[in-house]
Amino acid sequence: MTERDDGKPDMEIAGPRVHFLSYQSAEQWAWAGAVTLAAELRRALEQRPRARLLLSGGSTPGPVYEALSRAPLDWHRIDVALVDERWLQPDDPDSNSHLVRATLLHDKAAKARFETLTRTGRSIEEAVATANLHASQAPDAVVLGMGDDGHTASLFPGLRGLDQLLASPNPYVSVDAAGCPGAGPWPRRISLTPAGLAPSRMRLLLIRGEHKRRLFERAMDGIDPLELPIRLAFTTPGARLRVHWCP
Ligand SMILES: O=C(O)[C@H](O)[C@@H](O)[C@H](O)[C@H](O)COP(=O)(O)O
Repeated sequence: MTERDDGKPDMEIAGPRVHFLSYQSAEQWAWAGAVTLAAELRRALEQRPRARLLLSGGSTPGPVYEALSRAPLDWHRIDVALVDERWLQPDDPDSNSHLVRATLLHDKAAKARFETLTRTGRSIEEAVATANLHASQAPDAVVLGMGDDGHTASLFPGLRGLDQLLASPNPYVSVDAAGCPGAGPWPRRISLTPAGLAPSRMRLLLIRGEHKRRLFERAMDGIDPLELPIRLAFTTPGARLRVHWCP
């Protein structure tokens, strides 16, 4: 990471559940996201032997992960894991683990330990059980995304059994999102739940574009995560949600 600008937002609104920060350019947005995560990880490493970072996939967060890969941190003491994953092989170019490998796990961050959610020869039930074991260590930071339909992690509006998944005591669940357009061609997934998000010391939502800004504002006008699952990011008890937005 090199010093390019001060990473200051051009506008911010700090409420009790959400701290919304708006950046003018994609470059400032990426830089600010990386600085925020690096600061949280540094703080965690000062207090504990290892730090834990959970990451989302999708098309949005790559530039933040690229910037973070250059952060001077004790990466060999950092565990990187996923918020959610499509039921694909971990090296599939459409998997979230492929995105994390390609954008974060090089440069300084190459020394991090990476836990994929899928592994060749493992059933989805075994994969979820392993994820739930690893989740006994509370995350220091969770990076969330939001789809155009208001989903977060792999919890989609209209998902069959969504109410039970939202109430699950387990940090990870398997998901069958057949019939949910937001899941694209990957209906089988593993997802973090509110129970998995709650213990995180920090939550960061990365979004871009006018549509997502308006959608997030609409989400903040209500509290029902069945209608817009992104609401779980600020209705789940625990850390205040930090949102970084740019056009
Ligand atoms: O596997 C996934 O699909 C992601 O982890 C997902 O939860 C993502 O964060 C949102 O879909 C936003 O995706 P975009 O950034 O592409 O809109």
